[in-house]
Amino acid sequence: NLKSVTTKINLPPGSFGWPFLGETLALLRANWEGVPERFVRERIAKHGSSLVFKTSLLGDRMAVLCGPAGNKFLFGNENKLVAVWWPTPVRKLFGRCLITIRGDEAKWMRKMLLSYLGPDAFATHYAATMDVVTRRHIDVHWRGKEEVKVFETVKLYAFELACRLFMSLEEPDHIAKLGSLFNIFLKGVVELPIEFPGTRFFSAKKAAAAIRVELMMIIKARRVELEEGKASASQDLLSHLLTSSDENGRYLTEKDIANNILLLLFAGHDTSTVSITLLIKSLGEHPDVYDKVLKEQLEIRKAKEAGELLKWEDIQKMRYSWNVVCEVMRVNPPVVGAFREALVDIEYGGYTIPKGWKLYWNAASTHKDKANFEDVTRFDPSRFEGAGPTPFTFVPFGGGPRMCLGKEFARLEVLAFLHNIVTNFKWDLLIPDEKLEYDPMATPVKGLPVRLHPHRVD
Ligand code: HEM
Repeated sequence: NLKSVTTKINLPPGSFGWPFLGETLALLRANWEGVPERFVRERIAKHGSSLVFKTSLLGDRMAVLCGPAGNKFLFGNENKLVAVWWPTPVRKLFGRCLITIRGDEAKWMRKMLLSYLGPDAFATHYAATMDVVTRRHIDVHWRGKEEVKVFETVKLYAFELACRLFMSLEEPDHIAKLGSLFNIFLKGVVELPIEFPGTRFFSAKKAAAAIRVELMMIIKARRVELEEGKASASQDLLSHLLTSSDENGRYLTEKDIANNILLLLFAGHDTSTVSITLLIKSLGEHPDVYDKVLKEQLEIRKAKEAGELLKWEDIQKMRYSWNVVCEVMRVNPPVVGAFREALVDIEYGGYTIPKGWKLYWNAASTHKDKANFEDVTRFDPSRFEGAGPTPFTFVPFGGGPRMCLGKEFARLEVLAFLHNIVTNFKWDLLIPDEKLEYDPMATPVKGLPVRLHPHRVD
């Protein structure tokens, strides 16, 4: 007499799709075709729940929480019901750093990093450095050129800028060497973690090891320079982390610093490359918006001495320009979404999400839902005026305790670039309506070639 006890769990509606692959291909296909919101939208329509559905992605059972309510729930329950989670290749490649640890230790590490990158610290000190690097980049890579491929050029800029602000690297060969290792590394982050010679993941792991060796050498040399008074404690992120402790006198270890710099270089350079590239695309498509941005930037420029660098106060004045950037990120969020793990059985929307399941929130579907934005397909920066969108409908940087750590860095970087590019050039898009694909981030398929028309404004 076998007694079987079956407890019926009321799982969210939805389908696990194929064995192992689950519905991964449907998600990837929507991204490749440039409509990342389609995956969520189709399943909401099919399963009849606009709050949550189940699926299986990347080999894991997953609940997708939809819309502002889902975003609010996930952002508000970090370390209580859910915790940040990244797919296996990410965890394997990064080692111990902010995104692979949780709880109090993660809170501590985030605080240490925010003492450099946080809104109070960063913008007030580093606007001028951003401006210097941006001007140099434009002089070398844009001025005197008739045509530029925006994506690859801006990618150089974002990497150079991060290398300068994190580690004071300036030497082009050194940056290029690190950059080429980094490109191999990036290709393995969104792959299956198969450790076999020849796979992208295998090469990425080797590249990560080589980058770590390089970073450790830079860190050790810097420690000596600091001791000998040849480097300053505030010159960049690296000096800051080596010389700052918490209130109990605890410092990040050298290995922690190396892993977190690797993370920041990763998290911070493709995201801003994509944002700037799409901004240039949108301004090319909307000359009226370009004119208004130029007007705002010229007012800022004219209030300054010739050659004077941007300051924090100037960045604060770029109100309309920032609304334009926000609208660009609304229409094409650079990060489509991110994951969490259920720490306990979760009751949500009348369903149970079992402990251990992964959860997914998705910016693209929230940003493109007509329930959240009036005239949702229209490019309209004015929707960010006044009180702006309702809470949790506009989430390009996520939210809650895991909100993007580099938001301030990104804001400054994009605006410093915008200031310098519009005050020097107008441009035409050489491929009108160039298609975007998400792999995993929005990229124009031909790299956004533009024709430049320089203008003098001072
Ligand atoms: C426009 C550019 C950017 C966008 C749209 C963006 C977006 C995001 C999003 C959506 C998340 C949250 C993921 C989650 O919910 O788990 C995130 C996390 C993060 N971002 Fe950004 N990001 C940008 C630029 C940057 C930059 C420039 C840096 C570094 C300087 C950076 C560093 C990070 C880090 C370290 C995290 C992880 C935070 C944590 O787990 O505590 N990001 N970013």
